[in-house]
Amino acid sequence: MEKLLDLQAISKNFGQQLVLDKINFDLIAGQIIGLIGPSGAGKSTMIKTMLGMEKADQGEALVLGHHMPNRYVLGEIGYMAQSDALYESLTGFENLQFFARMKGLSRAEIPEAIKHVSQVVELTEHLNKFVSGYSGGMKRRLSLAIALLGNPRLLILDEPTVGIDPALRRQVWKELHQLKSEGVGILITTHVMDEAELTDKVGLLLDGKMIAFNSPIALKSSYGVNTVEEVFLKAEGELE
Ligand SMILES: Nc1ncnc2c1ncn2[C@@H]1O[C@H](COP(=O)(O)OP(=O)(O)OP(=O)(O)O)[C@@H](O)[C@H]1O
Repeated sequence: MEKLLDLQAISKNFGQQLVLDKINFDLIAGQIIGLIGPSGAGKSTMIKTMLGMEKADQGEALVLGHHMPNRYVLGEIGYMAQSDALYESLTGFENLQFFARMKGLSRAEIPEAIKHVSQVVELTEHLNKFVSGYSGGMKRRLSLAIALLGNPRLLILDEPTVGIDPALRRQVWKELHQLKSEGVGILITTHVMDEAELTDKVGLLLDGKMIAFNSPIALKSSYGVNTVEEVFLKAEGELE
């Protein structure tokens, strides 16, 4: 099975602080992996390092078999950062159009692609409003819609469901599972433990160490608990 993401013994320091400590991680096509861990554990740094936005001090990270940054790979993945990078003075539609062109979608493909991703995040009615007038949750939804544009093989989503209400969150997960069934690989960070239950595998990051990396069922059984939330709490408690 092709590894869409392959991290081998990645370490990263910020000054004296060791933020990632020999992280091993991989993700294959059709797999959804959740990355969980307390605030400051290193989740965003891990993502930025694999994407080449931060430089690893040690180890190797491959995305679709390439070192990042790589232009070809950027066209094949959908990345949603933790903070929204949107054009506030443009409408939602214009943002989607801009990023669709950036991703190389043809003029003919763009309207249908925008229609689809807008429906997934329920923004269709708000597409003609300026993003400056969007709520925080609407901006998250627009960022997610942008990440979904262009049929990416790999989605990397950093807290995509923050500020999204439960009904829409459910719809987003339905879409993620649909994409999974089409062979898309998905890495998602979340603070919502119910979401972690919906993944194939969970990576538990604590103080820059991947202290567990397994299916929700296997994790719950090895920690002797009933929910991923309890795994998280127990793991945190044990190491304190
Ligand atoms: N550019 C930077 N310079 C210095 N320190 C940084 C930088 N980016 C992150 N850090 C530090 O690295 C650690 C990990 O941060 P990171 O953002 O990866 O955590 P996280 O797990 O994503 O947290 P959260 O769940 O709150 O988003 C934190 O202690 C943070 O202060």
